[in-house]
Amino acid sequence: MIPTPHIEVKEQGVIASTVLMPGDPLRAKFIAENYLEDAVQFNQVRGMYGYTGTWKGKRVSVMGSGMGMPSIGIYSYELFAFYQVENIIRVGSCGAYAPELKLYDVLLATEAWSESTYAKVQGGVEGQVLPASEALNKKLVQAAEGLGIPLRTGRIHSSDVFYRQDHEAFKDIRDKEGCIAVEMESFALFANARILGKKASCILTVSDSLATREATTSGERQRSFTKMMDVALQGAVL
Ligand SMILES: O=P(O)(O)O[C@H]1O[C@H](CO)[C@@H](O)[C@H]1O
Ligand SMILES: O=c1cc[nH]c(=O)[nH]1
Repeated sequence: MIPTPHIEVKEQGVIASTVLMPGDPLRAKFIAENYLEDAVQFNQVRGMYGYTGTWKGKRVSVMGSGMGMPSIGIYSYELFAFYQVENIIRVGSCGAYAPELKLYDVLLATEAWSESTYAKVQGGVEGQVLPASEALNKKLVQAAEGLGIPLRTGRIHSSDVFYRQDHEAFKDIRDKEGCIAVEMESFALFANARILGKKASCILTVSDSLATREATTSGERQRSFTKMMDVALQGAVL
């Protein structure tokens, strides 16, 4: 069933088997323009830019997911189910829950905890914790080691809410659920991967800290998370 409602590609093979997915479509454009060789844009429906190019001679795609689980739920489902994509590596920003995490630290999610009903509604998957792909994570760890980029690992919180009225609620999620940071997509991405027999991982850069209240700017979030991109691209071609 291609093209799909949200991706305008009409032929198989245009999208590579591994796709990097930032939430921000302009971060996808940045990666395509600054990292990939011979990048060709394949999607602009709803401004959700997608590109395929090469990295170290191997084909890789990069496409925005939008913000939140419903949005990445749609795009990752279409990529996995209809475009023969095998691996999605989310490259996102996150808010630190653990006080020892600093701005620009790079994290690899081992699993995502969420209050979301996405996995249950989508495919009857019970439980509040879903794992990242172990195989893909191994490659990302190997890539980070090869590049000398320190990688923190741990459970992350996939939240439906960016602006919680209770600013201190994160402490309970950190202390009771063991989440070191918060973002808004991985639980749905991992659910789709599990339901469809595909692989998904998530690398994050700390853009702000709920613990220390430090924050980066929107421009920095779009352009400066280069260590994460190096690790994801290198992991994608191992
Ligand atoms: O920087 P991205 O990948 O969008 O990730 C994080 O940033 C957005 C919130 O600002 C949410 O999508 C959250 O998951
Ligand atoms: O979801 C997110 C992403 C970055 N920072 C946050 O506080 N929340």
